[in-house]
Amino acid sequence: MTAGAFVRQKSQFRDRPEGGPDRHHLYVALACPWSQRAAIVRAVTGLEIGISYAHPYRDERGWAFTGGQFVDDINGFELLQQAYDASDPSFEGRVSVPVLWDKEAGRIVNNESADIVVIFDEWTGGRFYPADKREEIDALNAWIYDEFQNGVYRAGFSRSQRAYDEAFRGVFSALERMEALLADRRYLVGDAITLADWRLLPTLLRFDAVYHTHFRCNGKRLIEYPNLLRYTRDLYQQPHVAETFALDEVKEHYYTTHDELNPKRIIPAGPLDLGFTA
Ligand SMILES: N[C@@H](CCC(=O)N[C@@H](CS)C(=O)NCC(=O)O)C(=O)O
Repeated sequence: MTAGAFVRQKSQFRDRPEGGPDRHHLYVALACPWSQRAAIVRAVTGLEIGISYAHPYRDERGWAFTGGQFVDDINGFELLQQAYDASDPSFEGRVSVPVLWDKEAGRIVNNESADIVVIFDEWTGGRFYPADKREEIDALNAWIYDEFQNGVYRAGFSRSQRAYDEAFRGVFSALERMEALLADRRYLVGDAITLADWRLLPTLLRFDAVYHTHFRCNGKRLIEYPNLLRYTRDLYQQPHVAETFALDEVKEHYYTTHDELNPKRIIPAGPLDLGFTA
């Protein structure tokens, strides 16, 4: 691995749920792209599962429920750390969102968005992850995550020029590849939306407002890719998707939480128009 490269910790809870959605609860922070994946699939499938939202600002104590719209009605936790402690008192990793919580067992079932979206899809009939398309969806997920979705983080958190340069190249080669793919198909796998699209969308929605600037992914903006912009707009305008995109929270989170990248915590005012509603 390149010196100075950012490495995301592995998700530590990867269980299958026991029982159905009514036994479970979802913890997210809408600022977080991996959380938004779960929030989108919950919204578009109409899944009936409770949800609690953490505040977008995260300090060294981790994600917090600070009051108002950011409360945990289920357990009354003030910090998401409490959910991790209740599940595994020896847990020493970073407290991440999203979290699928088992209310009956009083523990975290799963904290990996890639698993949670599949679970949600299964609970609602399996429309977005059909058996005959799984291989294609999984193959897309793999390079889109590595080069693009995690790539923007590797660019942003790299600690050497070389690590940054490598990540930057990956991000923009993935964007070119997606742009080409979308020249003759409406969605990644064809005419129907799949989990590959819902998993990707949160990164596209954040690209011009955050990753381009904050993470130095400034080769091009999303609005300069006609097919990707058309695609992002199409997905964004599907029923209930826009409700899961809290742009102010997204900007507040990134620009105020990462002091090493933005020590004065000034939140950029633009872009004035992201182009999602045209
Ligand atoms: N593999 C996880 C990654 C989740 C993740 O990294 N979430 C970030 C927020 S965007 C987080 O909670 N980070 C906590 C921290 O770094 O302290 C998933 O996709 O669910």
